[in-house]
This record gives sequence, structure tokens and C-alpha cells, in this order.
Amino acid sequence: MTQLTAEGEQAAPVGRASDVPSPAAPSPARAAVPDASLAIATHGLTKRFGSQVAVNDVDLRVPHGAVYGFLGPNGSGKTTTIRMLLGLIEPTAGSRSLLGMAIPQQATIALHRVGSLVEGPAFHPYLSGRANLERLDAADVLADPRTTRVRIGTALERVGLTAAAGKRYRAYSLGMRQRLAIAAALLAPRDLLVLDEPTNGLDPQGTREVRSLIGSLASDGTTVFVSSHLLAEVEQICSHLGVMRDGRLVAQGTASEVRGGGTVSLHLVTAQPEEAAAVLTALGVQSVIADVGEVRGIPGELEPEAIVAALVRAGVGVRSFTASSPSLEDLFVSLTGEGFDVSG
Ligand SMILES: Nc1ncnc2c1ncn2[C@@H]1O[C@H](COP(=O)(O)OP(=O)(O)OP(=O)(O)O)[C@@H](O)[C@H]1O
Repeated sequence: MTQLTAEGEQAAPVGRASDVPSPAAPSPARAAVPDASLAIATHGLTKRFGSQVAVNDVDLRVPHGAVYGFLGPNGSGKTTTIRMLLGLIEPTAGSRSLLGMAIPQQATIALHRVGSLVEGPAFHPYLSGRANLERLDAADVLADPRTTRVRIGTALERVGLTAAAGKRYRAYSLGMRQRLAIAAALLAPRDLLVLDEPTNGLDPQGTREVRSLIGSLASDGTTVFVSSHLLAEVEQICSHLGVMRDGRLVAQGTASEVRGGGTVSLHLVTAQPEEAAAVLTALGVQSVIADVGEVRGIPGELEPEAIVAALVRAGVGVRSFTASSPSLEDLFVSLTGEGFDVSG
């Protein structure tokens, strides 16, 4: 389970995130051992730009069929990680595999089954959505021209653009443009989609469109790896989460594992805060703070029932008692050290 200290430092990340300390001496490129049980696996993935370590010893584990939210503030290393996954840049150290195939050794086969949205394809403003996809498909040497028509029709259908396929690109809304970009990534059947900030710059309506599209792609069995700095976006659609901070993966696991990793705190309303604080301290509650009419603390492993019973035994009147986990937003702030944009 993910555990946070009082400063928000992570003590034991879910699924062994990067807890290897020194970025100074990343191990040399390790032998790639593709893990077929995972859609994406990396081991010690590291990228330096000069003296800057942009990605530091990252071990990603993305199960097949997951919608994996790759979260982190701007500059935390998400895009650099994705570029290494797709073979667009070489890591300084570490290995990576997609769909059980090592990158770059088996990239030609693997990447044919992987759709990606990293920088976004360049669309022609005066051509229709369909004509733009025809241009992109024609430029793909691996695409079979005999099936172009069907594949483009299927991709447009999947992103809900069939009716608007004949409209010029310049008349598309931002959400439609992004859906067309995803259609471009779907021109061949894909087992894995890697989307870098697919809702960046979109208005709330466009964000909803893309979010619901990701949900429907995932329900067809496609594994989706989606990066974002927007908490609300991933919170709603992701089965798994990974959180980046300063190039390190500081938490990883199922959404409920990551969410459950926060420290539970208790809040007690009482007319006898000093007496209550003494009882809680004697029980072993940590960080007890008594204030006017209330007491706060961190119960650790203590059950709420045992705490309330002890208070009642000691004659402390309890007006209300709450034991709560931090919100996902609080958790991310503590993991990443900065606020997340929660709009979206
Ligand atoms: N080609 C490059 N040369 C030098 N530094 C780079 C290069 N690409 C990325 N960086 C640096 O690496 C760090 C991680 O950047 P990256 O783009 O991977 O982060 P990010 O989490 O994707 O953020 P954003 O959402 O802003 O793109 C940043 O400090 C960035 O300035």
C-alpha cells in the first residue's frame, strides 16, 4: 500500500515505484526482459538531458485491459517517458516493453499494434476529416491500401465523427479535432493506445467528449495509457494510476490502492478537548492536536470503535467522530508537492 509520511513523502509506494535513491549513477541499459503479462513494462527507465535527469529509474507496470492514468505536474517527466516507450528517443538507462515486446528491438511489430497521440498529427485545415485520414493512411507504408476505406470508416465511427467526416477540419470544434487525432491513431486495429495529454487545451465539452471516448475504447478491451495533469479527467475513467514527481514514479497501483494509500485522520467534536486528547494519546493516536471544541489525530491501526469506546469509558462526551481518508486531490498534492488542476 502507498504510505505517506507527514511531509507527504512516500514511504512504501504501491507496486514498487522508484525508491532507488540516486539519479547520479543510473545502471547501464539493462537487458530487456519483456513481460508478456503486462501491456507496458519498464525497468529502471532513465533519461538525462545534459545534467538534468528528466526521468529517473521508472518501473511502470500497466496490466492488459487497464485504463492507466499517468499523472504528474508539468515538467515531471510524463512526455519524456512516453517518447521513450514509443521508441522516439533512447533512454539513458533501463529497458521497456510494449505488449510483451522489447523496444526498440521488436518495435516494428509492437508499434503496429500501438496507437499513439503524442504531438498530434498535422491536419490540413481545408480538407475534410475523412480526407485528412486518407492522407495519413496513404503515408503509412504498413497500411494496406485495399482496406483503407473500411479502416477509415471504422475509425471515424469509433470516435463518433461519421456524420461530420465530410466537414472541413477548420470547422471542427476542439473536441472534434482531438477525436480526429484519436481516429488517426486507430486507423489500424490497436491493442494499446498511448495518449499524451489528450484533453490539453480542450474546453469542458471537448474534455467530456474525449473522456467518454477513452471509456468506450477501453470497454472494447483496448489498454489505454493516458497522461494528464488534470486530476478530474483521470479520476473518473482510470482503473490504474501512476504518479510522477520530479522524474520519479512516486505511486503506482490500482486507483483504489493509490487512493487507499493516504493516511486516515480522525476528527472529534467534544466539549472536553483536553481530556479527549489525553485519552487519544494514551491509546496511541499520533499527532494529537486539541483545539477549542475539537481534537484531531492520526489513528494508525486503531479501530474507530475502540477509540470511541475508550472516550466513553473515560467520561468524555463525544458530539461527533469522523475518521476519513484524504481526498484524491489531497493525496496528489502530497505526492507531487504541488496543486493539481482539478478543472476539467
Ligand atoms: N529535449 C529536451 N532537452 C532538454 N530538456 C528536456 C527535453 N525534453 C524534456 N526536457 C525536460 O525534462 C523535464 C521533463 O519534461 P517532460 O516534457 O517529460 O515533462 P511532462 O511531465 O510531460 O510535462 P509537460 O506536461 O509540461 O510536457 C522538463 O524539465 C523538461 O524541461
